[in-house]
Parts: sequence; C-alpha cells; structure tokens
Amino acid sequence: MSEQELKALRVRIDSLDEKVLELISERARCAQEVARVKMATLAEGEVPVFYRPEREAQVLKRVMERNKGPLGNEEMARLFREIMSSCLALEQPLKVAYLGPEGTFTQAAAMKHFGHAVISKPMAAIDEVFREVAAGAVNFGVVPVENSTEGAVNHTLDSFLEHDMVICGEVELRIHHHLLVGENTKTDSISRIYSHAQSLAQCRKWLDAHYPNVERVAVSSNAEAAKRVKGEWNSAAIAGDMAAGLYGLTRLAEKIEDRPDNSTRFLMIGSQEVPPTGDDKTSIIVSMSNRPGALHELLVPFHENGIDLTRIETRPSRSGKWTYVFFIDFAGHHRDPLVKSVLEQISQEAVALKVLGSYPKAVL
Ligand SMILES: O=C(O)C(=O)C[C@]1(C(=O)O)C=C[C@@H](O)C=C1
Repeated sequence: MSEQELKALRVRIDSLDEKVLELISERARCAQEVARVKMATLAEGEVPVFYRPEREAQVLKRVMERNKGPLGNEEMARLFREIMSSCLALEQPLKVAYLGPEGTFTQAAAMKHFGHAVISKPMAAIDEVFREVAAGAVNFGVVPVENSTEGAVNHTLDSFLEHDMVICGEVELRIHHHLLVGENTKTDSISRIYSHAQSLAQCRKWLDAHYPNVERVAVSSNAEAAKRVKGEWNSAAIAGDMAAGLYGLTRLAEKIEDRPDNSTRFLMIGSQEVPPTGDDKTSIIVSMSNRPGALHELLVPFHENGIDLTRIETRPSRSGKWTYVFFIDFAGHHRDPLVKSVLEQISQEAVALKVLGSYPKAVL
C-alpha cells in the first residue's frame, strides 16, 4: 500500500470518528432525557429505576441481529455494552459488589455484564456480596454459580437459602487458566502452586502431567494466588488474564484448563424484579417432603407443559437432617401464563417454593 493510500484512509477514519463521536454524544443526551422522564413520571414515594436489564438485553440483541460485519456480533455487542454502560452512568452510577479481590473472574463477569462505567467493590467472600446487597450498600452483586467442569458453587446456592435476593441477570464467561510466575520465581524450583480450589480442580489433569509432585495450595481466590506469588521465589499461581495483568506476572504456560470449553456462569443479584423480554430464564428453590416419588412429582408439571429445564441442583436444606432443597432453572418468565400455572401446580405439592427471579438469558 502506498503512503498516499494510507493517508487517504486515515483521513476517512478521522471523518468517520467525528460522526461516531457526535452520534454517541447524541445517544448519551437521549439517555439523560430518559432519566428526566423517569423522574418526572414517578408516583409518590416511588423510587426511580434507571437500570433496566430487560431493555439492555433488547438493545444488545437488536445490535447483533442488525450487524452485517466485518466485526463479529459479540464484538459489536461488547462495544454497545460499553456505550450503554456509560449512558447509564450519566443517569445513575451503579454500584456493584463482586467476589474479589480485584482481578477475579467474577470481576471480569461483572464488567462483561454491566460494562466498565460502574463503581465496583471487591468483597472477600460470596456471603459478603449477598450481605452488601441486602444492606443496600450497593445496587447489585455478582457471584459465581456453576462451572461447566466442576459443577455448582455451593457457597452461592447456600447463600440464597439465607438471604432474600432477586436474581436479575446471568452471564457466562469462558475461563482460561494460566500458570503464572513472578519476576523472582526460579521456574525450575517451583515447589508450590496456589489457586482457588475450583481452578486447581479444573486443571487437575494438566497439573498431574506437568507438576505431579508439587504441592497444590487452595487459597480464597485466583487473584489472591497471584498476589502471593509476587513475593515468593519458589511458587506459581493458576489464574486468568486479569490477575496476571494486575500483579504483573508472566505466563509460564497458557490455557492449562483440562476442558477447552471450561466456562463459569455468574448471577447478578439485587432487589429489582425484571419484566419479561420473551427470552428469559427463571430460578426457583423448592423443598419437597421426604417421600417416594417427590422429585418425580416436582418434575412432571415441567414436562407436561413443555418447559425446558436448564439446571437442577440439590443441597441440604439446613432445617433438618437428610432433608433437601432443589435449585431449578428453566426457560420462561414467572409472569408467563404457562409458567404461572406450573408454579401453582408445584406449590400444591411442595413444602416451600420460592421464585428467586426471572431474568433475560445471557446475551453476551
Ligand atoms: O431505556 C432506558 O430505560 C434507559 O435508561 C437507556 C439505557 C440505554 O442507554 O439504552 C440506559 C440504561 C438502561 O439500563 C437501559 C437502557
């Protein structure tokens, strides 16, 4: 390509950027107007709801449907995700608590779902995220709920039994783990590998093959593992990109997870009910009396009404020895007539039934 051609293309890009800039500003002014209308139409004592997950899902889906490339749908939606995040911050800066410390996959999930214009607050434990939301110190919380390799995150499920929370969104993140070392690490004398127990489990086969005799130490998070390695010469950490960047560690081996499709699903928790979008999921907790056929009775209404179950998990109920609760996710919104009737049927058989929330299926 000649210098001339390059120059002309850059002139074109400058002129397009000016248009993009003007359009983004116009959109942001529109969002400010939306905030004004929301405030003006409040009933007495009503609090304004600026964050609207159902609308955000609709905006992102529309972008993906209309996108003609060359940028991929996900890439394009990510750009719009950030634009919307900044527009919302003009209306109301959202406060979001997540399972920290900084650099965790949960932080990455929070950014993927809400964008980078939120005020984010790392918490030391899953239960603390729940408490922070319950206390009203933040608008939303983000917690991991299941991993495709290792299964349920039990701390999260158990926290739902103790707190009254509404699930208002989900996000899935592809989890890539790396073996990370610090500047001072003697890579041929590694005697300890730190990581979160779930991550150690997700890399079990790789560790067995490459570091069979090295001690595996479970710590509270991957970011905590990365932090520890920085000051030690004989240890390594298993963590992701964010933690590697944050603590300035180098990748001794990349993508060491045993399953290439290793993904984690995260939930957004708050107190806000989300209206239907037409493509939603609902999460419920049900406890049944301990008798033969109870689980069968619970599942029959879903089958008979053609409702797609996406997950079922069992946990001890904490209110009696050998009694259990079922966590069930299914397609649909609790306001859909069909779902409503299924929930009514189940509640007739169940000891207790609680709808944790209906929320748009993850778009990104
Ligand atoms: O449509 C709204 O209710 C808005 O506030 C606008 C907007 C947007 O930027 O498109 C911003 C924040 C909401 O979470 C959803 C959408």
